[in-house]
Amino acid sequence: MTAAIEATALTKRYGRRTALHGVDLRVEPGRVVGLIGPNGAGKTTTMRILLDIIRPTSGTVRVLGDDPREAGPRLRRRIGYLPGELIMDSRITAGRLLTHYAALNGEANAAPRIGELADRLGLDLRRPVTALSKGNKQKVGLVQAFAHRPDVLILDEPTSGLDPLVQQAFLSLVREATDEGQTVLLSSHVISEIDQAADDVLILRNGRIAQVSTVAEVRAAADRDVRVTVRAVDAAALTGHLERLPGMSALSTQHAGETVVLRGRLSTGLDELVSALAAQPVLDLVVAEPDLERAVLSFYSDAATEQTGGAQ
Ligand SMILES: Nc1ncnc2c1ncn2[C@@H]1O[C@H](COP(=O)(O)OP(=O)(O)OP(=O)(O)O)[C@@H](O)[C@H]1O
Repeated sequence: MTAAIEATALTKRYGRRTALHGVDLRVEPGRVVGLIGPNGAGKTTTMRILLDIIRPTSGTVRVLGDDPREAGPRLRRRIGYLPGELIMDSRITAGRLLTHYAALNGEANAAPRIGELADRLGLDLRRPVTALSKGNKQKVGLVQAFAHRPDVLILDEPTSGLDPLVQQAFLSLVREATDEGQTVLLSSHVISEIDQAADDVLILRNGRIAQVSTVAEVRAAADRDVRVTVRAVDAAALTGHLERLPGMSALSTQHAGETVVLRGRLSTGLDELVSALAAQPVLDLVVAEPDLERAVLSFYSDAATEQTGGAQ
């Protein structure tokens, strides 16, 4: 099957700074892929190359099987793009601006769809765009990206500046888009958003792909917080067991009257914990949902260390 988005050995240099070092990526049709990574990792650069806003130093890209450098407006109409930095200083109304964009994308009768999207995101189409707040400008950008029902959506930090209710409305737009077979590549620093919206996650760090996996795989590999409550008389034996458990760290004990609460962090599966507990009288056990945020945080802190070390 032709990939919706494909990049091979993509390198981008801005003068002496290398923003992308031979990035390979592939997004299958109908998937929602979250592109995450620290500031300066190369997310916006990657997206701009896919739109042919900037050109790579070397390497190739294909969007819907076409080279964006050659396919021009024909391909551009099949892509919905939300730039990371929106510049909207026009005095015309949001409604007129959006109708204009839709016409450029080949949609002569886009008003009903624009009206529906604006309603769902809570955008007043009668106001001049220059007078809109940051969040409302972001809504204009989102309506513009979704209005022509493109085959591929490339969204650079789509929920930046949106309030939580509008963020939920955005997530439902993404779900509907994929129900209709559209492909979505979105960058975000809000990991919970990637967790809710994406099928796959692509982690960029210092211009290189650090990890490609499904969101479910990242979550399954994440540490879990564990809390076990036992009677005080049983605590010493159990503490010994848990301390020796492979993958257990940060174990602490807290005495509360007749009971003791043991807390720890588990980096492996639950089998061995369950076996260890089977031999003990346990009053309560809580195993927290694995946390995607914590699983990807190490990529951010390692990148900061590399940057401090002068990595280019
Ligand atoms: N026009 C430019 N001229 C010079 N360097 C640039 C330019 N655009 C980006 N860069 C550099 O390229 C690297 C990648 O930047 P990019 O904007 O792609 O990162 P990002 O992952 O989108 O970051 P953020 O999360 O901060 O938006 C950074 O080091 C940045 O400083």
